[in-house]
Amino acid sequence: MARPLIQLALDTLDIPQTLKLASLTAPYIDIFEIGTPSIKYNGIALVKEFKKRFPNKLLLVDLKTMDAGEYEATPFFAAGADITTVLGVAGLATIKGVINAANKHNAEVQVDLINVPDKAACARESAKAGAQIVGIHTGLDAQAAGQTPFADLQAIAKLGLPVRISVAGGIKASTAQQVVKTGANIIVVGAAIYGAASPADAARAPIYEQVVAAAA
Ligand SMILES: O=C([C@H](O)CO)[C@H](O)[C@H](O)COP(=O)(O)O
Repeated sequence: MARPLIQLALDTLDIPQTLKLASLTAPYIDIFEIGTPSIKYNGIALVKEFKKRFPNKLLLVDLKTMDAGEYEATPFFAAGADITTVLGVAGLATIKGVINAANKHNAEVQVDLINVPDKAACARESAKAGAQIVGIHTGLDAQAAGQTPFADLQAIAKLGLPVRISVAGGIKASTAQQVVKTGANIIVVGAAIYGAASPADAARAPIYEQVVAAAA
């Protein structure tokens, strides 16, 4: 099995702290994600800074686009984003707009299934429209209410769609192997790394090593 990619969700607002976290964890991370709170707070300059400092890493900008897909996503792809996210609940016109923007920049689109009522239908339509990734995502507020992404991951993985599957929502060391075995291609980890006493140790031993072991 090809090793799934590990994505670090950087949801902190402070730029020096965000860049420090990225540097500390870089050896164990494939995709840096500029999280939604951070991109709203810090803007496109941070995309340019990441591309300059980490030219060999993939960069996902978690725009969670809800409307004006092509118009909103275009400058972020132009600034160096390899992937941006669009909400599944935004509907197909917006999703297709972001796909158009990505295609013009040789980049990729992740459709985030957060709060989508019929996730299988949305995943199918997104794949058909040309999205490369669908995101199974239990957001921070839903996590606080006790929800997890595992059942949704299992249901979408079973569909066998021609898209990569990303999973996010409180993934940690004890669940990393489970999500890999269920079929996730991209494992997103935020708080379990950036909230750890040693983010580098948390990224390496519990996450990276678990993902490598599960994929072996
Ligand atoms: O996308 C996210 C959330 O909506 C806030 O932007 C998080 O980055 C994602 O849930 C991963 O973070 P953890 O759940 O803390 O692992």
